[in-house]
Amino acid sequence: MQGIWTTERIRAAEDRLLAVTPDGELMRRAAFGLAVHAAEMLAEHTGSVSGRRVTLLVGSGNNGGDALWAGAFLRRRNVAVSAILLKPERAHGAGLAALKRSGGKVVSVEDGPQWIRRADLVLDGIVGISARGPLRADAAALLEHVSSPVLAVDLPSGVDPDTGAVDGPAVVADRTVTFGALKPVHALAPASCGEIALVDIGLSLSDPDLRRLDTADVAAAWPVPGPGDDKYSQGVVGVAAGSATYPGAAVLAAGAAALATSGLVRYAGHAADVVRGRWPEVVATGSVTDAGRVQAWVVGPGIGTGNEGRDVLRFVLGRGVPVCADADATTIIARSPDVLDARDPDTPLVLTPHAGEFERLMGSPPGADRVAAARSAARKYDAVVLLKGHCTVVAAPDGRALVNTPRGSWLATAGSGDVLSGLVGALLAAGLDPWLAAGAAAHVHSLAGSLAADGAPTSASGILAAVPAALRSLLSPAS
Ligand SMILES: NC(=O)C1=CN([C@@H]2O[C@H](COP(=O)(O)OP(=O)(O)OC[C@H]3O[C@@H](n4cnc5c(N)ncnc54)[C@H](O)[C@@H]3O)[C@@H](O)[C@H]2O)[C@@H](O)CC1
Ligand SMILES: [K+]
Repeated sequence: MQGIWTTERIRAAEDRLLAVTPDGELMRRAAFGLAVHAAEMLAEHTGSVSGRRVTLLVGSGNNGGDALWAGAFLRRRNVAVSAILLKPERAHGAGLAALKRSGGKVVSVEDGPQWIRRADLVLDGIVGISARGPLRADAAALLEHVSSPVLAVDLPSGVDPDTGAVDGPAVVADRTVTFGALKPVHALAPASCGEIALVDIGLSLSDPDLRRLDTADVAAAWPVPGPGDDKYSQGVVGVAAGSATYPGAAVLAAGAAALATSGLVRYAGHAADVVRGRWPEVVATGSVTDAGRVQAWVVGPGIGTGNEGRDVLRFVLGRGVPVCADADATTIIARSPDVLDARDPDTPLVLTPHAGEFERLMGSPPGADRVAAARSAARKYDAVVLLKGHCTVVAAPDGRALVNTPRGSWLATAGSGDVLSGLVGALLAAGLDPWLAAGAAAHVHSLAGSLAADGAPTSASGILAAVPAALRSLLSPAS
């Protein structure tokens, strides 16, 4: 699992390290790594390093210092470096002196545009982890002249370091080189960061504030049958979804559950005939009351928000098995919280709201800090909350939180959430910890989405059809 730390924790770790490190050493380590990446980008985009032009956008803090020192290192490789100082009187003293010594040029903000337009690469050293709010007007105006690739120092300036929120002018980088550890911005604002590289400066951090599952974590968690397994030992999942008029949600959720693991899938609802026709392996009945025993329920997609939907939700919440409540089920819970009285104590619950459903559940939209929002909903409902959005956030009532960073935005298509809930249900039935189940399902869902899309729009059926390929790439990467 990749660890992610808030800027407050990073700053504390930096202070501990600074106290035992010679003056300026950490910044030089950071800047050297930065210069290596800058040279790599120059070579990639222009075919050479020597003789190329790099322009530095330099703010008033240490982030600007990193950029200035990196400029001095790039001079050693015969790169023409120009630095635009946004606040000349507050520019990092040692960094500026090093750049000047190395033969780098300092240019005024007024002359900046022509140097930016001429650059083969622009380094964004405007603000780093102490940034607050969007870019100010002077920096925003300069960015309009950028046409070359951009390398962000530590993080793209203008993007909130702790939430990834963008609410005004901000840098969009091709690559972000960060130091010591990942910060929330790197997981929550992938479109602003571009490719992310981590340079080790010797920070020592444990107990991350936020996590990101990597491929190996998901592969290790995913249930793989052994010789002694049968369809029951793999976990039986019940799917209560869809209606006679809208059978699609049932077909997608039951299908995802069937493809996720080799356990058995039971379906209960008015779309039984359609589900059986599409997925003959699913045991389908008309009602949850005669569905038989399951180890987890997925409930909600397409069940409606009326009395019948409420009864279905109440029934499954009282079975003493984990429940993934999605779509209409979240709306029912928001409107009639008393349905949760039917929940057996200690029954794990996973809620999977999108922003609108979140607002119904919590009375206000998720806001800029989506991790904090998911955590507070998780506490309120004593449930794992999977908050959908470009980046999916999964929070547990005990405070654990993870982010799934997508590859592209192809998952935002009708029915995509039904596929996700089926995957979550299958993993709950297999006995995974609900937080991990939700995170692993989100990971495979976005992987299937990018495989299905492959650079063009796809559909929920396409995402569903790509689930086996996604799992194959995780579980048997060599084949
Ligand atoms: N402390 C350390 O040991 C290290 C720090 N490093 C660098 O230092 C950075 C943090 O440096 P600082 O704490 O000096 O602060 P920053 O460089 O993040 O910038 C803070 C400065 O920018 C101004 N500012 C804040 N928001 C702004 C906005 N929206 N527009 C314009 N100006 C704004 C503030 O007035 C302040 O002067 C890190 O991101 C990293 O790049 C690295 O060199 C690694 C070592
Ligand atoms: K920056």
